[in-house]
Amino acid sequence: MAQDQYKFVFTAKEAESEGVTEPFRLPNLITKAMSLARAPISRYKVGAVGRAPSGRIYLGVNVELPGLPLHHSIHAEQFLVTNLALNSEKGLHLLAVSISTDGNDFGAPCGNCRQFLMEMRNALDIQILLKSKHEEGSFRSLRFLLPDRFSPGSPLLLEKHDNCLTLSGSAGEICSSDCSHLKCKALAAANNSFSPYTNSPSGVALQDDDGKWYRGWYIESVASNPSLGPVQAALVDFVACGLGKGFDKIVEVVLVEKKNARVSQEGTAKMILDTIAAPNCDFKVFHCYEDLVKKMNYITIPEVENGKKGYLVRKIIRQ
Ligand SMILES: O=c1ccn([C@H]2C[C@H](O)[C@@H](CO)O2)c(=O)[nH]1
Ligand SMILES: [Zn+2]
Repeated sequence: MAQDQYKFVFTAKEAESEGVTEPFRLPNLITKAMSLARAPISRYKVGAVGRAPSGRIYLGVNVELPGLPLHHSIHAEQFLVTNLALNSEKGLHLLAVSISTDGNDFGAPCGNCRQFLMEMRNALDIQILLKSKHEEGSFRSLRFLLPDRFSPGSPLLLEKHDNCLTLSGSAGEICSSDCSHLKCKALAAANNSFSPYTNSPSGVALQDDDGKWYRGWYIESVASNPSLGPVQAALVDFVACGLGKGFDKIVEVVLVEKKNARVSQEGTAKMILDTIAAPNCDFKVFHCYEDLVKKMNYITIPEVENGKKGYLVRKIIRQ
């Protein structure tokens, strides 16, 4: 099928049929990944292939935004981690990142990406493939590749949580759970946002010219700059599920964030969309607030898994 060419998530079985039968075979998906990269500025396409604890294989690609400064780009590894988050994965075991244009060499992620990976539970145990042409290569842990690092706190990225946000004012009137409002999709995204350092969660929902929607949420890094904005996160969904569509097919966008947030995305989001989306793209911002009553329905339980401390957020069921 034509849409198989745009596949960013593979079940273990599907990956096997692509030749990814064991860790050293992750490179078998690299040319597929690299072909999906969008690098109109550097022309340097990067692919990343990763295996999650579920056994599924995820792809990541670099995405550069034409006309915008380089720091707005999405690195292939950031794309892959966001892809994990959008698919409710819990972590990452293995990673292979291309470092040559022929897809024969694999290396360590850049410093920013190594630090970004740190936000996940068990990040130090992620095994990263180092390999050049004609050799099998070897795996090195992130612990080895990032010896002196900033350590994140808790909760960690990919741990289930709910920011308990509700839309402010009349926008917050209750909708059915299967409503088609873009603002409700952006709110749901904001509720998944990972913003433990500034408590400024945000989410974005985009719609294309066929009425198909995509969403993503702001992901922070303890080291600040490796953080990924909510527009970029929604663009990951757009690239992963949009069957190769161009950003100029984005016709409607909603951002949800807190009013007077310590970190506001509005100005940056508008600037990015003014530059890359359809010329008449409709951009709306809805504010939200932390619903303390909703929050009281959750408790955070310290949890130990594989000897590592973490937190589990559970909903309290009241009779
Ligand atoms: O770890 C890295 C380093 C760079 N890039 C991308 C960013 C930019 O688009 C291009 C050139 O730096 O490569 C990645 O995807 N991952
Ligand atoms: Zn990087």
